[in-house]
Amino acid sequence: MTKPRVLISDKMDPNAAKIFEERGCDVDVITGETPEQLIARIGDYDGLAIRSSTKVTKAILDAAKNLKVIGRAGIGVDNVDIPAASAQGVVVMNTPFGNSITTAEHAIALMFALARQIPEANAQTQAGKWPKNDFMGVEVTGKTLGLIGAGNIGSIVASRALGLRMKVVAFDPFLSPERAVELGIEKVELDDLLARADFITLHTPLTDQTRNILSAENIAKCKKGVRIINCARGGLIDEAALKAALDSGQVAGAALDVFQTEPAKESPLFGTPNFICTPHLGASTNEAQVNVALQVAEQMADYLVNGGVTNALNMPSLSAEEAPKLKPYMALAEQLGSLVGQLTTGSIPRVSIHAEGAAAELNIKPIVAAVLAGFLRVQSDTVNMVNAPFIAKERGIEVREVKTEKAGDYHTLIRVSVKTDAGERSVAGTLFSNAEPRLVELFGIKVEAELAGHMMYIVNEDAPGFIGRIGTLLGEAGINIGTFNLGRRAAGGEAVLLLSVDSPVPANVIAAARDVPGVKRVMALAF
Ligand SMILES: NC(=O)c1ccc[n+]([C@@H]2O[C@H](COP(=O)([O-])OP(=O)(O)OC[C@H]3O[C@@H](n4cnc5c(N)ncnc54)[C@H](O)[C@@H]3O)[C@@H](O)[C@H]2O)c1
Ligand SMILES: O=C(O)[C@H](O)COP(=O)(O)O
Repeated sequence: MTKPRVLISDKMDPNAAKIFEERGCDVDVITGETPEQLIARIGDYDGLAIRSSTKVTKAILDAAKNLKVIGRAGIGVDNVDIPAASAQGVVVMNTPFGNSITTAEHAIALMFALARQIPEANAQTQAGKWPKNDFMGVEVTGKTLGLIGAGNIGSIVASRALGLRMKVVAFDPFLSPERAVELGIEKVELDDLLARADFITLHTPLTDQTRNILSAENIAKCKKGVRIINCARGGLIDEAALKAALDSGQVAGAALDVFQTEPAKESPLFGTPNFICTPHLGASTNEAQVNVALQVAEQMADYLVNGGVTNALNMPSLSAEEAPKLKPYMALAEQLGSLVGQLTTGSIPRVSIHAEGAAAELNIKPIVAAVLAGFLRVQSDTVNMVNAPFIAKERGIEVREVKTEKAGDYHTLIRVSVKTDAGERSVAGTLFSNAEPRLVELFGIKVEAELAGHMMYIVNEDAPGFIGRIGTLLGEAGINIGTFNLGRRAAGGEAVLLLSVDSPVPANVIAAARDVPGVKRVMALAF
């Protein structure tokens, strides 16, 4: 049997290559290539091991005719086109915990560097200036640290900050009150955090909800003299607004490990007093790099040699016999979970998954995991079908499974219900021709819709002329409608509209749709 071939295309600890060889793979380490060089080479490989430098675009995937798995030695997979990989049947794996401690330590290091202006004091001392009177710092003891994002890394930062006798407040809509108590931190709303924090540190993925979470407007709401640290993702802070706030003194100091555009070889922030930065070094310790290199090589080799799946972001863990039957259910379950996740906010204490009719005869565990992965992925890009049930448990989400063998209106049905502050909300879907997922009920309203690509969700009062107005609005914005699905409680009552569109709906179009008479709620959805 020919051995699987793996390409390591980013700088990685040598243990990765060693593990691949020990586990029966041939491995090449070729780093720093251009996209064109990678496109020319990738067709020869079954596995691609990367960090954040290699951008795995659709063009690279199109050329990757033999590729079966991409392994990210690290956490963020925003450099991989996951929908394109999934469409091609390429499994994408990451190592969600291997560099968390190291990154949390980097955030704490940057906090101290800011508090005592260590980089500038070092530079001036070594330049022979002995500037003893120019660097008055601040203590961190007794100060308030505002965490935006309290997941794996945020929680570790919190524990270290508490050890430093700081008070920690956290904004994370998906943090359960119980988990906050367990961490010894106070869960707060974003405005409260901005008003109270002496230091703010960011630890969320970059999503539509977190992009520019520190915007000009939000920076203006901060305590004057706040110090800001970002070791998560560039794009969470509006860099132009940060520059202006550093210049005005609204922000006393900022430390960035990550930038909107990387590599960041130039930036208006460079040279600004009280601004310090590192070149995306959050994960760069010997310990973290050994962890992620060993883990990624073990996971990828296991998949290539034995078919085992661990920490995959786009695939459930399944046995070879169950897989074909369960596959369409997994897709349906993930879509329903994602829909509920996108349409509900706040902490969710309970998610119930109900399998009815033919679905009740199947192994419900992978279906439940797929629902949870879809639901939680809205909050974090490190969630997959393997770790979703554990993350749900850690977040204090009770997961209920119910089976009803007798079929109702549909021969097979999956229903996902979540308990929210506003009560129980549920969506349901079936499989057409035993293979094609369809949403058939949305918060008590009967619909019939495919959940795919970019969509727009509108709740409105059922009234003549409404659909025409929405169609005109999208048409004038140059947005092409693919499918149009309607449902209503009763004539003249509450109605829902689910549109699939050929391109993402920009925020200004969403805002304009909210102003259409009769509209109660509008959201852009993505599947
Ligand atoms: N600088 C580096 O080298 C480096 C290293 C590792 C990870 N990272 C990045 O750090 C980030 C955090 O990683 P992690 O492992 O802690 O991820 P995680 O998934 O464990 O935690 C992310 C947290 O963000 C929260 N969140 C999601 N949406 C939010 C929102 N709108 N507002 C507030 N909170 C929200 C989630 O509920 C979750 O608790 C990721 O972006 C990751 O890519 C950077
Ligand atoms: O998401 C991650 O794991 C970090 O951003 C680390 O990225 P790196 O592997 O390129 O250092």
